[in-house]
Amino acid sequence: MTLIQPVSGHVAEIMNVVNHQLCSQETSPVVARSWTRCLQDFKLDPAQARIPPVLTQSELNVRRDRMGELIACAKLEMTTLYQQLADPELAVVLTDADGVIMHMVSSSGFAQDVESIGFRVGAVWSEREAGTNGMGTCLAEGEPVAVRQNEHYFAQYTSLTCSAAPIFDHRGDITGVLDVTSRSRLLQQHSLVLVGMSRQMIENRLLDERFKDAHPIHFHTRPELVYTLHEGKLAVDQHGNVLAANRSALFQLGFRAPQDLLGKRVDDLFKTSLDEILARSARNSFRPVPVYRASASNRFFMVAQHPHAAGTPDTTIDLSASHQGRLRTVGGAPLTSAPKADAGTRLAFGDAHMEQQVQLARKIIDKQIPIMLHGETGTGKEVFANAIHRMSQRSSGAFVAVNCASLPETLIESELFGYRAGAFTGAQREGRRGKIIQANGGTLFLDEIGDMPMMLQARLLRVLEERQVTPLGSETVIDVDFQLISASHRNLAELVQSGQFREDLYYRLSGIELRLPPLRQRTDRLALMEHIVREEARDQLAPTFAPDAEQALLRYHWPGNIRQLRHVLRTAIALCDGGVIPCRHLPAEILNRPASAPQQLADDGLRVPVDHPPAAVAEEELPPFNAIQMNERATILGLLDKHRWNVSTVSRALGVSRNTLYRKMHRLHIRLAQAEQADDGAEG
Ligand SMILES: Nc1ncnc2c1ncn2[C@@H]1O[C@H](COP(=O)(O)OP(=O)(O)OP(=O)(O)O)[C@@H](O)[C@H]1O
Repeated sequence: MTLIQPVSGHVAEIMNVVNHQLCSQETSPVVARSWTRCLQDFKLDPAQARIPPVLTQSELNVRRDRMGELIACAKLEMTTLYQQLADPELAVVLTDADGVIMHMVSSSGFAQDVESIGFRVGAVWSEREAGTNGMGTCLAEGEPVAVRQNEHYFAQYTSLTCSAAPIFDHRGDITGVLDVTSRSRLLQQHSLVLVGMSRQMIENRLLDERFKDAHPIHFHTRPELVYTLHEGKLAVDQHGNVLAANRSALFQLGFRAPQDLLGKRVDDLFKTSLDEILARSARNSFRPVPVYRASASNRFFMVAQHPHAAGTPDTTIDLSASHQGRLRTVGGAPLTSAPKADAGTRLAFGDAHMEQQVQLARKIIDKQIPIMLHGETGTGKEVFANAIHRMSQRSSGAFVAVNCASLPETLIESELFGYRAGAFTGAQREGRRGKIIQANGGTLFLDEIGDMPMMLQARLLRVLEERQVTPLGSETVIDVDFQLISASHRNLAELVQSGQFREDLYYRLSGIELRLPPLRQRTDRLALMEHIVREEARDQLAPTFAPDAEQALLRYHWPGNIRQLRHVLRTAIALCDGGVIPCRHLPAEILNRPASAPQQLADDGLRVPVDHPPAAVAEEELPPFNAIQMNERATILGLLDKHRWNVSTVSRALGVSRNTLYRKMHRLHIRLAQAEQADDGAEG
């Protein structure tokens, strides 16, 4: 029997483990296998300091071109991950399948620090070149790994801790590695979980990108998990053959490898066909519908959509009423429109001006052009912005809306730009990331931009020009990439004239200006009303209008626009017992109006004159008021409008004190500030 003398020190420990299988309790099997490969297969001398080779710029460019799709899909996730980890002493890294670092997100301090040990873009971090390390060992093992300090093979890396996960393509081949390398030993468990989630996002994005011409199918056994990171995802051709699947899909359907699932037909897998799921999904406004597994009784919740690729005639979203949501026949197969936008989002119903705005929006989507929406309150600016987002290529990113008017000046800054990373923990930290960073990869909607304080206008301009944001109190610069849509019901050109709005920002924001007409000027009012009645009636049979009620609704001038219309209709539907909405369920003001307000369009057909005091209602969606409250609200709004927002006159008309009226308005979410302005003006 040979007596093995254990020796101490990092090199000795490796020798003990590899040559004598003397593993200490702390040495994981993954690390032991890696050390064995390094010593025995790659003949690396652990005592010999070694810096990984770095590719030349042209070699790197060739690889970057090859990996363009993966890098594009990964970049946003990497920035988000970096934000979540909130530690300046770490780097988020993407390598290719050979362990070459392709992209890295870190503070400049940390990047400089680790460059001296060969940790930089272009360096080869395979096990063969760099010994045991997160990226290389992850590639060798084909699984997520954590490599803590002393587990590194070479002593010069033992100050680092890595958490790495392989990124698989739809064939199940490793296409790269996502890694977090830090100085903190403690971070690794937390970061390994986050790395795993981020790589799943990247894999899903990659699948979407590669199969954008295919029908995406989203499913899960739990309906609330459809459209989340955990959903199963299939890409299916027009005949219903599976072209690709994510890992969750494989797992949920009980397949081990992609090859076992690819080529199978939807109707082999489920008790339904692709066409049937498409039609049911569209009917259900693209909310998940139940579907059963063909061979078993497992139930899934599923949504199937038409391909996301823009520009193909049978896949583009038509947000005008003439096509939306109806069945069309293209090449003999029945197809539904509106694959990405919620079928409930219909912006135009035949009004020429509104149709024109929708067409313009469609033309410039995904062209990196900032969009400025004009329109009175309640004309649907946010709904419009959201629809643009959902039909854009950024639809898988977030739609982040910020109302600059409803935030105190001091809060806008932190709300938009966020606080220094690391200053907060857990959910709080998430909440302070700043809306701009949250919108990364998606759309930022800045409502009431005219109310943005001057000081912040300068900061916003810088973000838009540099496409970078620096959270408050931080020196870390974060790349951001989002579609900007802003909106205002104030005349920005006038604000520029009076020096309240920066001219350069104004031009920066208004790549294209779209004007949403007030409801009273829309020629498609009836179709819009019927649409809202259908939406409000939900699953019940939608009532129709009695002829005199319809006339009254069409005559009214709607100072609160579509928002006011929706509330009036919601109340009327709640009050009506049968299938018809009679006049008596409409607010008095609507019935009393003798004729519609004057209408005027400027020569270009785009300008929308405001012929009434602005903003009749609060900006946020109203709480669920009961029918009596809604009626009370509509009555007060009507009177306010009739008396040009003179609160004193309205309080006299109602026989209550001004204070009582103010309290009621507050309770019913009728915005005080605007009422007061108008009131003060009227009373001198
Ligand atoms: N196309 C539409 N179809 C159905 N309802 C709509 C549509 N557009 C707007 N609405 C209704 O009107 C409400 C107000 O819309 P939105 O908030 O987009 O208006 P806005 O112009 O942004 O208002 P504000 O200027 O006050 O912020 C929505 O919550 C929705 O109920």
